[in-house]
Amino acid sequence: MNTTILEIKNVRKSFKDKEVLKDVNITVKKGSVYALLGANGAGKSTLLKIVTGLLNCDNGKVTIKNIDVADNPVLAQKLFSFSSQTTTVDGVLTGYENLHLIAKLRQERNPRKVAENLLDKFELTEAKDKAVSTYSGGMRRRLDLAMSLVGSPEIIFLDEPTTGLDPKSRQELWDTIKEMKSQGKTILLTTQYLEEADYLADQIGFLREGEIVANGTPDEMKRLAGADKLLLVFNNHHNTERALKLFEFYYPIKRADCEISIDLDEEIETTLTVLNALTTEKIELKTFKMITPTLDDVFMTLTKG
Ligand SMILES: Nc1ncnc2c1ncn2[C@@H]1O[C@H](COP(=O)(O)OP(=O)(O)OP(=O)(O)O)[C@@H](O)[C@H]1O
Repeated sequence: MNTTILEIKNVRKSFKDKEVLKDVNITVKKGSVYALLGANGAGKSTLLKIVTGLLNCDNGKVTIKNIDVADNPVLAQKLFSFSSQTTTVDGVLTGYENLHLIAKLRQERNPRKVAENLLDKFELTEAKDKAVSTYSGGMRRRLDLAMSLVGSPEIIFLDEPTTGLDPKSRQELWDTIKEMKSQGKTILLTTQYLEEADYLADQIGFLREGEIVANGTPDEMKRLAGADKLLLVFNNHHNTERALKLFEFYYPIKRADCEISIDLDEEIETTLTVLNALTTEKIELKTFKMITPTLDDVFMTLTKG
């Protein structure tokens, strides 16, 4: 897993005078899962379009197995598949017909067998003769993933593969992605969910306003987001402001109008100290709870500087 399969070097892209990607550098190792994490509009899809040769960058280059994607698009395209946000499956055709068609287009020697095998692998055999328009969101996404495996690409690009899926379908898709990895595939996916990146990725790159502001393993990213937090909810602004001042020492974060959070490095001790201090100072609390870091917390940590 130490060979580099994908290298994104100094990539910049602007649309008119809006700079969407600012000197992005990413290295992906063969056989690993890389998650590009970022909020709406961070530049994830733009980067994927550049990486897959659908869009030219203004500066920098992308190589897959040392093949320059912009210079040798045909050669590079043989090495990857790209599953974009809008599923590429045809709703009028059945699951089998979709896969068979793609297998024929990608000049598989035995398209029928390829389609049957993939339907089996992605647990779609029962529904194979039904029109895809009758499939659930999760089934469509699974079919989409199955299609991305036709032609045995070495690297698979997935743009927000689980956005819009219910928790059960999301878990199923995660399992499928893990299985693809266990079979030696390299996967680069984009996501807005910290939880998804945590579960699937070996490496995470945090893209904010077109810049990779942090990257590392999921554990490294979580450490960056801080420990679990204590969320304090107050009845009014006055009490919120008093608490902010009282707990200055803990660097509290104001999360909403009457809500603040405090990092819990020494979980029980800090919680008791904070609650005792609120009682002593007669600052009335509406409620409190423990929360684990979210994507928002990573953002806040990163923007705190
Ligand atoms: N063709 C285009 N012309 C002008 N601006 C564009 C174009 N494509 C994207 N943008 C802008 O670039 C920025 C990044 O968009 P992009 O779709 O890459 O973000 P994203 O991280 O994929 O977001 P999302 O999760 O919403 O898909 C946005 O501000 C978007 O409006």
